[in-house]
Amino acid sequence: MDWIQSWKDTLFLLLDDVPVSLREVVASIAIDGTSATTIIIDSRSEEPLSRAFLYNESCPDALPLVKSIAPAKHTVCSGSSTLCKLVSWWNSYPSSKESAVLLHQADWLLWLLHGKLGVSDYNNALKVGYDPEMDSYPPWLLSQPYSHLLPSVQDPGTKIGYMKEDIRTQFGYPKDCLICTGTTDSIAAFLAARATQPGKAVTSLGSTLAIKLLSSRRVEDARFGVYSHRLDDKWLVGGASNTGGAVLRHLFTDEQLEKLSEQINPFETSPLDYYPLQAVGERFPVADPKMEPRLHPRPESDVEYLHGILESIARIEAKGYKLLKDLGATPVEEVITSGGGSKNQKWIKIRERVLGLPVCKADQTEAAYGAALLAMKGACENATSD
Ligand SMILES: Nc1ncnc2c1ncn2[C@@H]1O[C@H](COP(=O)(O)OP(=O)(O)O)[C@@H](O)[C@H]1O
Ligand SMILES: O=C(CO)[C@H](O)[C@H](O)COP(=O)(O)O
Repeated sequence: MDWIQSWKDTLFLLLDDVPVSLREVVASIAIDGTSATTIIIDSRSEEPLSRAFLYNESCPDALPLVKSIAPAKHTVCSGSSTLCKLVSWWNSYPSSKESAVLLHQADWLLWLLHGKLGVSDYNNALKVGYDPEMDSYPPWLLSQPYSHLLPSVQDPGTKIGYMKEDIRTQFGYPKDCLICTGTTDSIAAFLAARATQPGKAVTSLGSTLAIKLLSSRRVEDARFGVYSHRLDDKWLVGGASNTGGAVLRHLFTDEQLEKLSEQINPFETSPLDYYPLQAVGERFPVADPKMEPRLHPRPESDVEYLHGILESIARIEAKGYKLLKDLGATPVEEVITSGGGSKNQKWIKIRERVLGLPVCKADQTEAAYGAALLAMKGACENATSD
């Protein structure tokens, strides 16, 4: 699969999908992308120097070296971190690396629109080692031979520039359409849910399960895949598990999920104990690249099977929130849910029972809504600075 080409094609399909009458009033654009999805391109040819490294891919070959330069338990000390991907590429790429630039998925897509190479935001840059508290790359990273690949970093929702002329004239976007820095997908989902108080958490039930808790305290422990993103003057503590909707989609269609869920009694505990993964490897609440999926025994009844899977995913979520508490984050008061799994009311009831917390569906469940809020921030700041 040529991921890079497919993301580019999708971006241009989306630009073309906006009704013509609305395009001329688009003030700004920001994009969220999967965190730690990494692309390395050549700044001269503007072509990728390798295939894309996907968010959940592990580069264990780079881990010993990364662990030897980074502080203990730092978020880069996980095989799937952006820094491990960079080091793995650096050590295996045979040709000149002088003009190489590292971009995250969202940075790369935004670059196609604004054309200024090497710009990121402090959320996407966290897993390559950017320190959002100091607002800089740390000295232990800057002293590495590959540090020239690191992108410059802005706050999420900051104006980078205007849409490139050829693109805006091709699609009919206005001359002053701003392109702003974005964020990661699960932070965008958090922003979309509009949770603003410490103690509020958002679980994104998309292809994967990502949890984010607004906390006054920063917590980080790579042994369990726990890290803190900066959100203005607070912290978004959490992690992302490889369990989630991708496993469900492999077994059931969305229609089947809806029909089967209707028959589940969410107040009854399922005796089935699974660890639903699509492939070998887990990131959080246990960082174990060798963890095997567990989806057996499969009962005859699909309703019972789905009940067991949904409840097992809820147990992983509960373990995740308990871990954040044990590591010292602000205690969770309420869990808001976004992503494709958030529409499942039976699952919400199961999760309330397993988590022992109030759980509700976000009013806006699409991460893209959070990216649009960042674009609006960039446009407002630009208007006041003019
Ligand atoms: N009724 C449902 N109950 C549980 N999960 C569902 C339901 N309908 C869809 N899903 C899951 O939602 C996921 C898609 O959610 P989405 O947020 O679009 O994912 P992504 O992370 O890929 O953007 C699918 O993997 C699908 O299995
Ligand atoms: O698995 C994911 C990709 O869909 C998660 O959304 C992602 O890894 C979460 O990362 P972050 O906390 O940095 O946003």
